[in-house]
Amino acid sequence: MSINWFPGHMAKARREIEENLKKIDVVIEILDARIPASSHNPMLDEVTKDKPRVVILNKKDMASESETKSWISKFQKEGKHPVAINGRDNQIIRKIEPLAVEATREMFEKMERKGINRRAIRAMIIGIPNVGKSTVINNIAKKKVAQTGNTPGVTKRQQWIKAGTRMELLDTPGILWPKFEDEETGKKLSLTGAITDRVVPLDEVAIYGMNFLLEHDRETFNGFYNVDAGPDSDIVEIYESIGRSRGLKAGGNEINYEAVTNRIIYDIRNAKIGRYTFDRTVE
Ligand SMILES: Nc1nc2c(ncn2[C@@H]2O[C@H](COP(=O)(O)OP(=O)(O)OP(=O)(O)O)[C@@H](O)[C@H]2O)c(=O)[nH]1
Repeated sequence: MSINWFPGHMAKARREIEENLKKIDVVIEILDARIPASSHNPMLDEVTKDKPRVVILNKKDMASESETKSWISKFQKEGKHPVAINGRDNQIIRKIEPLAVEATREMFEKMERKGINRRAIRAMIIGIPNVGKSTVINNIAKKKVAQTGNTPGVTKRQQWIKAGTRMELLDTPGILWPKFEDEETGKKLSLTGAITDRVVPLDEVAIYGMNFLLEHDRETFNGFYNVDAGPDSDIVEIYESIGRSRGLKAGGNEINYEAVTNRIIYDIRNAKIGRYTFDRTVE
């Protein structure tokens, strides 16, 4: 389900997150491991201020392993308690809980010094659409609780889910809007499926993805589509080669360019060609 993020929606989503922040000790921000920068909305830093943070790089199975390592060490240096996971894996709570304990240690120690009894760590999952918030919540709860495609503004009675041995998790995630800081960010958000509507023209998204692959992993790209694209190849020529090799014809011998665009986006979005990270730690 797509959400059109108008200023009113954004303000409401922000208010809902601010309201929930009062109930929790730690924010668990979910990012897409393929775009750790582009899937972060800086508004979160503004509203959470010094609240401890665990950062989940989800969909690690679709991202470059070496890039994920670089992102983890960058976030560690920033004191953000990161972990890379596949939200569908078993026992992800065993990876997340120790980080929440670590992130809130100082706060609980302070409370204990004041004579306040230790209680469960309260956490909430926050992220932009499609990063895997519901998958992670359902996986931790071992049942379906969070509706996929939750719409901000739809009030729902919230419940705490027991998460591991020391944590409680709100069953509804905080939904942030995808932030289009620039055109390239928009293309990356579209390429990974964070936005599926045609906010950014799809042919631009496909060409962006294709150029990224040709620059970083040309041989794999050529092998996958059975084409021979070189540094000087013309985009139309590559499109036509892919159209021919995949049989994407419009009728007669004409190439169906739209079908080629859709195919490239589908293949990249679903990591059919390979595992890629589109945001680099050092640009
Ligand atoms: N390959 C892979 N797919 C995942 C992973 N986590 C979630 N997904 C898939 O990504 C898609 C989006 O996951 P959701 O859990 O619906 O994401 P969400 O953040 O709740 O999305 P919204 O409801 O739109 O806000 C689903 O098709 C999931 O099955 C992962 O770690 N790896």
